[in-house]
Amino acid sequence: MTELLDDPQAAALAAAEHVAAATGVERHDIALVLGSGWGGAADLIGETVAELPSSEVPGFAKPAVEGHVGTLRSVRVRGTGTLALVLGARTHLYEGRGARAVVHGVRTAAAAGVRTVVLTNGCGGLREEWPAGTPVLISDHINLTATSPVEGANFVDLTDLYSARLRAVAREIDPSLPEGVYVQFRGPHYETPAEVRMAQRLGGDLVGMSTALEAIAAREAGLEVLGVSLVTNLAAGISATPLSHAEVIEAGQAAGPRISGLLAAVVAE
Ligand SMILES: Nc1nc2[nH]c(I)nc2c(=O)[nH]1
Repeated sequence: MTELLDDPQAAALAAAEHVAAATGVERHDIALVLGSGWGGAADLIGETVAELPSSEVPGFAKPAVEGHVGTLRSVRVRGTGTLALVLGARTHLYEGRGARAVVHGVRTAAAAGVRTVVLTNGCGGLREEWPAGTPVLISDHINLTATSPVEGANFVDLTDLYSARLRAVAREIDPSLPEGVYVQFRGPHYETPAEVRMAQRLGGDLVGMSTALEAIAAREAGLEVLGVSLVTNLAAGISATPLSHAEVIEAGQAAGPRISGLLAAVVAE
């Protein structure tokens, strides 16, 4: 059986056409990929024009967990005429559907006309001075997945992948924002303390299981990229007293207004 994603560009076009028809929005200006802890942002950035279950959109996965229906939202950004496509359904590499599925959302957004994508995630922190709840601008990434969404002899340049211009815009909004290097592991298991020490020695500041491959696909599509992580826990071995799950959840929720306000301001720029 031919899988829609056997032709990634055709799949992105089909998905974008479905989104345009279902939302009534012919062309979107910016895309937001919401990672864990960022869910409330879509409500804060403006008025939802339309919302559709991602499982209805060509190429998007059926909900991985029963009841966790991912959605795509078209949002008119408060104070501007900007139309944001908010992707609330992310496929992770550890789901085994391959890199094409992981970056389908970004490719759909590019086919829908966006010029900018904001990639957000929840991640592990490698610095004691960045406790759970700290938002961090991604300055660069280290891709430890041993894979790429780019196929064929397409030698995509990745210098300034995480736009210095957009990071400056974010820092105007919140000057206290730190910056860091994000290391993508395949997952779904967390790192061992030895792997965390390796990531530190490699120059990493954050560890996660998303974002890097999406950023590469966004650059391949010619989009400008801003990446923002929310430290949700200190990575294995960093803190002698690991946070309880309840503390991690609480810290992530406490950061909600700050990070959602940041996103709202960035997309309104
Ligand atoms: N790889 C990795 N991904 C994560 N996502 C979250 I939330 N916390 C972590 C973490 O500690 N390591």
